Amino acid sequence: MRLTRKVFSDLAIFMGIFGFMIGTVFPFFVTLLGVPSDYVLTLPFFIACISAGLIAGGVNYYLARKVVGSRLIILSNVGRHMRSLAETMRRGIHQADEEELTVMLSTEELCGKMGCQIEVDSDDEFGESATAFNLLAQTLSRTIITERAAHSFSNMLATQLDIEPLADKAIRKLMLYTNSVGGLLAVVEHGELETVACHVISDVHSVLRSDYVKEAINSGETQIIRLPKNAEIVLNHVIGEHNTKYVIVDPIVYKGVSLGVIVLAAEKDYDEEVIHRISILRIGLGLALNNSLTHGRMRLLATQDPLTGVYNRGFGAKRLNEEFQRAVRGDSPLGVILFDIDDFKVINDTYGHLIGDRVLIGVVKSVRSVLREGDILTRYGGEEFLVVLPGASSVDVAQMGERIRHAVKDMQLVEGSQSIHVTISLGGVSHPELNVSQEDVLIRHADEALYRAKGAGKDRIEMDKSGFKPLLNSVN
Ligand SMILES: Nc1nc2c(ncn2[C@@H]2O[C@H](COP(=O)(O)OP(=O)(O)OP(=O)(O)O)[C@@H](O)[C@H]2O)c(=O)[nH]1
Repeated sequence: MRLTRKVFSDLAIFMGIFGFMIGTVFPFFVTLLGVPSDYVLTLPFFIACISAGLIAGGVNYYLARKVVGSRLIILSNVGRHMRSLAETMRRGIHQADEEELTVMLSTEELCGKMGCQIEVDSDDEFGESATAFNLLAQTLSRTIITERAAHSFSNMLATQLDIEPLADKAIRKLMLYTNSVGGLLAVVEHGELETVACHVISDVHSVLRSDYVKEAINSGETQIIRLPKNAEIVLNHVIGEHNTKYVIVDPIVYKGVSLGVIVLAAEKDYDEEVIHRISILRIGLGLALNNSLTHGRMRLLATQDPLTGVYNRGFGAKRLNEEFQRAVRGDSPLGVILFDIDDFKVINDTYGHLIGDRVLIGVVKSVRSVLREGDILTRYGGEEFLVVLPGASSVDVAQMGERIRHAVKDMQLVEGSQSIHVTISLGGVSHPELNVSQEDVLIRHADEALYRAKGAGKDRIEMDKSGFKPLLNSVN
């Protein structure tokens, strides 16, 4: 029943009416108790009773206002605060830097910091209201934190294209936003899970081989593992030194396909909000990971020879140019070898093109086994390869050429009952013994030397005549 828009105004009116009615009825009530009506049904007695009723109503009103009003003030302040609370939080959280955001991820701290919790000091409806308000404020703050985390996460994803830095930053942020002590991110490559970023987790292989990971990948659904106490021993070697109790395995899905998996491990239970937060963050991660993987594949396509996996001619030429510039700048030698498989047409004609392809792959494998880190192998043409040897003088080039020649010659390639023998001819040159201003000239000289090696009977290395004079070639 409401008369006005204010509860205490209503109460004052009702108390007034109530006092007046009590005062009016009281003289008649007194006659029922045997008091002669001449005494009580008089105007002064009526006035006295009504006055007493109004005073009682007034006192009631005063007490109600004191007892209930003081509590209602809390709620009215809350009500006033409520309107600005969301805005205050939003501003506070958005202005927070990454470190402050980490602190805020503990809900209590956030609400403490923002002053958004009110004291619960009774078990009545007011206490319930205050509890409900605190819950509401907490939920609101957590939602805003998740939004802030998603914003920061998306910004990070937008700045990374290469898979490894992307995965590393993503897993660090995810650990931060979920209070995890360890985490890893693995992607599916050729049907196998490959780890691209890992923190704290020690035995990655055991983790990736676990049924939880398989289930997450196959079903596309989050797996939450609450480790029983006795499982600690089993997982101690798996999840580093921390006393891990909870593990989340989350598939990274893009267009219904599992691209990989996130594993996060924590000492405290992951609550629903954190699980929800991960599910939001991984949506953007799926898209970013897909872009990154596609970018990586495109780059491989643009730089790699699909058959042998070494650089293709275009990219090899670019790398040679870079190494040449570096050598000129650093005044250091640069060796170049061009080699070609001997009588490869005969191999193709005898065994077929598929075996010819296997020979090419085998030659690359053998050559790679003798190259040093930093040497660059490129498929220059059909069965012709370019080797760039940074820091190699003519003597080094000749020695490396011999090592390459022997590695190919010693290669064991068995086809059915026959073993295929492969030899190569090489032409080598080194800058600045051959002082050139452009790297193309090095290739031309190496090609001429290779031509001479072919003409001289194959299976040998010829060095550029204008550079290194004494030849090391020997035909064994
Ligand atoms: N199987 C296979 N064969 C290739 C590939 N690329 C080029 N070839 C073949 O390599 C052969 C090269 O033959 P030639 O240029 O006559 O050279 P060669 O037989 O090695 O003779 P020399 O260089 O004088 O020792 C050709 O038969 C090409 O078809 C490839 O990717 N796979």
